[in-house]
Amino acid sequence: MIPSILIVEDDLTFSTMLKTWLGKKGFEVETASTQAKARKLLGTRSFDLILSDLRLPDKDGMSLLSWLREQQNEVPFIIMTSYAEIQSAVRAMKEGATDYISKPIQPDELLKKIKEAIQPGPTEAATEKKKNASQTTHSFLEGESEEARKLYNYVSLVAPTQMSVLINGASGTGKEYVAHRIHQLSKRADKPFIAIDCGSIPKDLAASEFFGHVKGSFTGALSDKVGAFEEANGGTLFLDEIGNLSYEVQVQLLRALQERRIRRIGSTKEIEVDVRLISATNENLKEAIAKGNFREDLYHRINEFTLQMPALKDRPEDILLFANFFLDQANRELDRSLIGFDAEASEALQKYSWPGNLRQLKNVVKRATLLAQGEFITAKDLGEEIHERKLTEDDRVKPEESFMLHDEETEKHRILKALQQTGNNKSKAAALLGIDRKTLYNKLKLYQIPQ
Ligand SMILES: Nc1ncnc2c1ncn2[C@@H]1O[C@H](COP(=O)(O)OP(=O)(O)OP(=O)(O)O)[C@@H](O)[C@H]1O
Repeated sequence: MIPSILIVEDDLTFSTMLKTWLGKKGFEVETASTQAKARKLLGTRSFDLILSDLRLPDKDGMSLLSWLREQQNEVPFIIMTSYAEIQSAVRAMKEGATDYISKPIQPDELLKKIKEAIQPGPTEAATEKKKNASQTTHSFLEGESEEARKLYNYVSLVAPTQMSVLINGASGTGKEYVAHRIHQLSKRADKPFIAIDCGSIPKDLAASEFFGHVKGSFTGALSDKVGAFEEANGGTLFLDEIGNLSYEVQVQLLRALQERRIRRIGSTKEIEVDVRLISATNENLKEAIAKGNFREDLYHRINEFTLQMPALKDRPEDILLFANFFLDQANRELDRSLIGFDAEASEALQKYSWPGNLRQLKNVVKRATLLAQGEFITAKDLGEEIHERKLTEDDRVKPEESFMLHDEETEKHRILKALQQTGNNKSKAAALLGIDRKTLYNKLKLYQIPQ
């Protein structure tokens, strides 16, 4: 029997898209744009599942749910919601919704949830599998700030191309996530995505990690090894912390990228590879080039397009969205059902400067989820560290790394501003910018600022 689904959604473009997609997946689908229409339809026939938006033009999805449950109708009910409304979704679960899914909808996740809702009572093995799957899937949130909008606009433009992308940003801003996103949105999505952390591989083993080796080619090469280039063939190779590669490996990497061929260490056989490269760094590679630590030719090869990751404090509108998103994840992982953050906790989250960015926020939320005694996370649950004062415009002296992470225009502007503020005193300007004098002089040269 073909399972039937009723979509209750007032965004007609979206519901038509969902209807078509679910139709292709083998479901029989009806749509209703208001709660009243849904009720009318439900009066004439039954469905195997209802997929309802939380917000509807007449009454919300919650009241449709209560109406059904009042009539002893236990049809599986999945609520669709945005992250801003996640607390209502959790409440809906308490009132008998089977599950909820956040917008933007990830098709695979939706399909999984529909299947689970329609076939209740999974075996233990299936539950275990589901747990593992949810741990490995990359659930993703873009954010709604202007910074996020700009970033993902660039991501969607560059993803379908073959361009190599350099992602610049401080630790924990989500560089690897964005790299993965680019891969997912590219034509290579069904091919491998191989990530290598160049910061953590020992210098001597880097070449073997990239290109592989044959048994016996050096002490310790106990068996043949396939390198990352071969593994990523047809797909995407992500090199994190690329600034950490030794000069020697940089040369080898450049050659492999130019020739699109590699040789395993100890082998004479050349292997053709088709790999798209995405790299990430939290260093200023231009400075590394100036110091002779990074090859300029490699820089241009890996940097056909640059993406600048915003620091979390520069996208304050996204803090609570991510906090709720991470709470949702932590609830699932820790098997808890906290509803959200109380007013004081929400304020503390927004005031904090988040030097460790999204990774730190995720950790703080997870810890708080574990510790919380009530239904809401309180400011106390968030821990001591986040109760510091938020940086203000007056905190002009920033640590070096935050200075380095801005794009060239911003960097140049800040240098000029610092010089102006200090009456062109280089030492004071350098201190104000959080860099040493020598670096400042290099930058003056780089940006051709008259001294
Ligand atoms: N857009 C996102 N949606 C959901 N979670 C995210 C997103 N971006 C980052 N995260 C979370 O934040 C954590 C840190 O992200 P990621 O590892 O991509 O940062 P990074 O900038 O590569 O850090 P590092 O420079 O330290 O390697 C991830 O484990 C992930 O859980």
